[in-house]
Amino acid sequence: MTELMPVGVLGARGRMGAAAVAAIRAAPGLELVAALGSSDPLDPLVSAGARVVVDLTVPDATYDNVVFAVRHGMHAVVGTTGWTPERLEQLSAVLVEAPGTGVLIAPNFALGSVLATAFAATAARYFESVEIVELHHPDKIDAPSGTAARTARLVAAARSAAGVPEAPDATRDPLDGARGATIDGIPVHSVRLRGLTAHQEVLLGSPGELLTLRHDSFDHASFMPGVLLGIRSVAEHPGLTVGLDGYLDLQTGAAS
Ligand SMILES: NC(=O)C1=CN([C@@H]2O[C@H](COP(=O)(O)OP(=O)(O)OC[C@H]3O[C@@H](n4cnc5c(N)ncnc54)[C@H](OP(=O)(O)O)[C@@H]3O)[C@@H](O)[C@H]2O)C=CC1
Ligand SMILES: O=C(O)C1=N[C@H](C(=O)O)C[C@H](O)C1
Repeated sequence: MTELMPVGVLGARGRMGAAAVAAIRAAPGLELVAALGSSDPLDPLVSAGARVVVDLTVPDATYDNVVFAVRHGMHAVVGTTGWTPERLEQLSAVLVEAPGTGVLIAPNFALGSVLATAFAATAARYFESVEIVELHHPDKIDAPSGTAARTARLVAAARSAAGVPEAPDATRDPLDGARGATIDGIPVHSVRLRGLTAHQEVLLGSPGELLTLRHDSFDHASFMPGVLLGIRSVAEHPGLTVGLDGYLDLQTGAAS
């Protein structure tokens, strides 16, 4: 008989956590052994023998949760936002002490979003201007979204590597916030609106043309195939992987 993969979920009563719990319960080969909330200690992950921990909590808690998992020999699949470059560096140092353990930090588990971000990074060098608009439900506590932050960083890195000059902007003395937040020089605008789930547009402009790369998640179901792929693949990817694209061959669409 094939052994089931024991999985624990943190943030199990949240929007993403509840969807992940249901998806794991329904997934062949996986067994949900712990489903914990904000007031629970983390020890049940260890006593239940979780091999993979899925973190879907809040930016303030996720680092400590992941370090707990890594120090107890568990792999981690993380959808929670708030991972700054400094935090990622700290986590990499922790992982050096745990060779063989894998952590996936996935700002977005939806395949369409992963592709849209990759397309944006490819297109970024060819346009004079790039701005990002992310739109979410109003219960989201962080802004800008983790997806927008990662998209901005990848777009900025691609433009810098290609020697693209700064985008033109003649604005003088804007009202605070009018031009959005700036991540690595890329303006990011956040909309919070009842009725929305998770949406992003990358606007790329050059004289006489506009390329819009838009992705919409209408339902948390959009994230579940990526969560399950992460759980099934994380043990084969020791160390830190940022972005689900690290587990995908985007040329052929195959999982690596
Ligand atoms: N990567 C992706 O594809 C996606 C990522 N996200 C991200 O996932 C995270 C969760 O989103 P969402 O489910 O909408 O949020 P919710 O607010 O619905 O859920 C968050 C959960 O985190 C738990 N929590 C709160 N504080 C703590 C704490 N200090 N320690 C441990 N757990 C805590 C809460 O548990 P309790 O209910 O027990 O108090 C709550 O259920 C966010 O960062 C969001 O941006 C969201 C969607 C997709
Ligand atoms: O909070 C959400 O809902 C989402 N959070 C992630 C993010 O901040 O990028 C992923 C997705 O946008 C939904």
